[in-house]
Amino acid sequence: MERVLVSAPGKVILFGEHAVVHQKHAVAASLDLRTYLFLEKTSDTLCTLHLPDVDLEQRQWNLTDLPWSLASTTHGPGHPIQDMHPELEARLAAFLGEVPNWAQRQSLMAFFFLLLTLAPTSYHEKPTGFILAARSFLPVSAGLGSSASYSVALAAALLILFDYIPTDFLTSSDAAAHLEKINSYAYKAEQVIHGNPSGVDNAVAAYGGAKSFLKGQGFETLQGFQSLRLLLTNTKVPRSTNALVAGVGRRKEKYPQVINPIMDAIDAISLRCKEAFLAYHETRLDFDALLTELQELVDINHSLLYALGVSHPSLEKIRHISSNYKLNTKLTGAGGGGCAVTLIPNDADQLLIEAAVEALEKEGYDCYQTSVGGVGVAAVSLGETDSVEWMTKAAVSTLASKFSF
Ligand SMILES: Nc1ncnc2c1ncn2[C@@H]1O[C@H](COP(=O)(O)OP(=O)(O)OP(=O)(O)O)[C@@H](O)[C@H]1O
Ligand SMILES: C[C@@](O)(CCO)CC(=O)[O-]
Repeated sequence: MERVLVSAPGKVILFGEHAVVHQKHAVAASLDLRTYLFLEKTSDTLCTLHLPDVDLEQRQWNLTDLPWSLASTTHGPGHPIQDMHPELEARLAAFLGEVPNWAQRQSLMAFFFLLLTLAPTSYHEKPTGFILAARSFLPVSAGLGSSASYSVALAAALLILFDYIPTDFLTSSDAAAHLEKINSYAYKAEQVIHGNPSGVDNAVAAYGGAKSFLKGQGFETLQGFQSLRLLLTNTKVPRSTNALVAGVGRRKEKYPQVINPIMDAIDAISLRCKEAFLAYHETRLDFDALLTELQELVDINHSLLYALGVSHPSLEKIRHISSNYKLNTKLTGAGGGGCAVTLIPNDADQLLIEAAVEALEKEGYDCYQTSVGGVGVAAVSLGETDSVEWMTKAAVSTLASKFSF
């Protein structure tokens, strides 16, 4: 591997966000908005990073200055993955030097943590350089799993760099094992960015498709989800997944008798959704009846999330506007701002949808009509002549055509 391009999707959670952190089911699917990551080996000892989505246009570090003495002593897949610990965090912060914002700090911490965790001992003694650039078509920190798609792409790129998996891991006979490795390292990077993730976001970014997910037990594929039409609306209100998850945890600790039944109700919503898709798949339920159930569950789930304290006036406004067009909407992801998801009936009048979008955009929100359930992480080798320009999304789109999806 000399030059590789990796891509991983974002996700939309239809049901179960927050409750999924507390061992309840969630239902989620991959989005057609993706993160692209480019990695090229160099012959020096420098690591050059371009992370324009977090305002890092270009920065270099000398890899020989990394705190290798604190790197994992057991390397690579098959060994326990080290956890970030306070001494490692402090030494990494000193290595990074001044970092202008929290988002950038978390992106860099996650990256160098994975590098220290995965690099073999021979690399500690003689690190060779590389250029790494990431660019996403997902809005960052908006509930669509940008951190998971970045973490999954990072984990895959580093596993390829150190020859733990081949670039064409998806078509190899060990594809399932390779995906499991990517997913488990991505989860560790998510922990660095996010504190206490459930793992649903990285599972969807790694495996793609539509899933029901239970922390610790993994996921099941849901058939039929692809046929859903969704509208995503970004409030553009900034928020932190980490802080919102911690806030729900505090509420649960303070009022367990109140919050636990809410978590159970959200669990029942996800299970009911799973059952409805199964019934649809087995032709026991027609599409209209499936959609009616999902619309009702969307409303109930949002109200329960409101009770958990993770809505925001902008999300309530989106719900109000969409209800004027007889559309059902809930927050998606961590809430507190970020994105809302609206179900669009297949037979909806297109003029009505356009009017709803216009009304939402008039309030300053961004709308995306999107498709769900596409492929998860993938990688391709690039030739010497493929030019890589990371500052414009148009240039990244051209490069993205290297993938067959
Ligand atoms: N393209 C990217 N390049 C570099 N870092 C990124 C990129 N996308 C996301 N990140 C990192 O992930 C963080 C966003 O994670 P956060 O969990 O808050 O949002 P999200 O994943 O978009 O939302 P949610 O978890 O609710 O789905 C950013 O602050 C940054 O550290
Ligand atoms: C809020 C949350 O449930 C979803 C964030 O996309 C957190 C998680 O599952 O890690």
